[in-house]
Amino acid sequence: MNINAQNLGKKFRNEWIFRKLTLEFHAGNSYTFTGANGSGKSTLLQVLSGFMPHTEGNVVFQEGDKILEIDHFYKHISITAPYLELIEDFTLSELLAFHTKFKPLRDSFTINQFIDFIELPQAKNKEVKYFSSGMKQRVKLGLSFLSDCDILMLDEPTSNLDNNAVNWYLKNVQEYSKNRLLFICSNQPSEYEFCDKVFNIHDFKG
Ligand SMILES: Nc1ncnc2c1ncn2[C@@H]1O[C@H](COP(=O)(O)OP(=O)(O)OP(=O)(O)O)[C@@H](O)[C@H]1O
Repeated sequence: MNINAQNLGKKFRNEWIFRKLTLEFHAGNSYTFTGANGSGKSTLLQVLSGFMPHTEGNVVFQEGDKILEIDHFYKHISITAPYLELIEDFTLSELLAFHTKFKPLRDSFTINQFIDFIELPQAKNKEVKYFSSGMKQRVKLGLSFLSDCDILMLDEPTSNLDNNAVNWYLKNVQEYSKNRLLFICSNQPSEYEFCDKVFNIHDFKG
């Protein structure tokens, strides 16, 4: 899967968040967007994913010779972001059973194997609303790493993680982004120092 952004721009009211962004993103590569708080990293990720409409330009998802309709982009993407909530009333097992109905796990991972992978076996039957913020982040990252899709979008991936969990993230993000397209939004070099390309959103202010 490749993504081409052509003259892409997003405006909220009278403010251009980014403009004239023309870039190609290729499967098997990793891309990071950096920039100050409020500069537009999350907005760009949501526009690239098709979840948020752009104001001008174009985003094209290409699989071989096939161009995908924007309404189908979501099937290929898994997003981890602070603004995306987990279903709090489910236990971890229930959440995973629900999630995998829509996005199956890759490599024939079972729900129990997933729970071992995110290192939360003691929380299997605990409701998500009682999870700490770091536990929730592990669940979100695990869903991105292990969902069977081509594109990973990680917005502030190590927020709320302790040192052990950051190391867990660093090991798995490199392992599970192989042959996929990886996007990271971050201001912490340790989160993205392995990335192939790093862009600053301030370079796309028109
Ligand atoms: N729905 C919206 N309506 C109006 N303005 C918005 C909307 N969403 C975001 N913005 C504005 O767009 C700008 C970019 O926000 P965005 O969340 O993309 O920044 P960011 O670089 O991800 O920030 P941070 O590093 O703090 O997460 C901000 O000025 C924000 O207030």
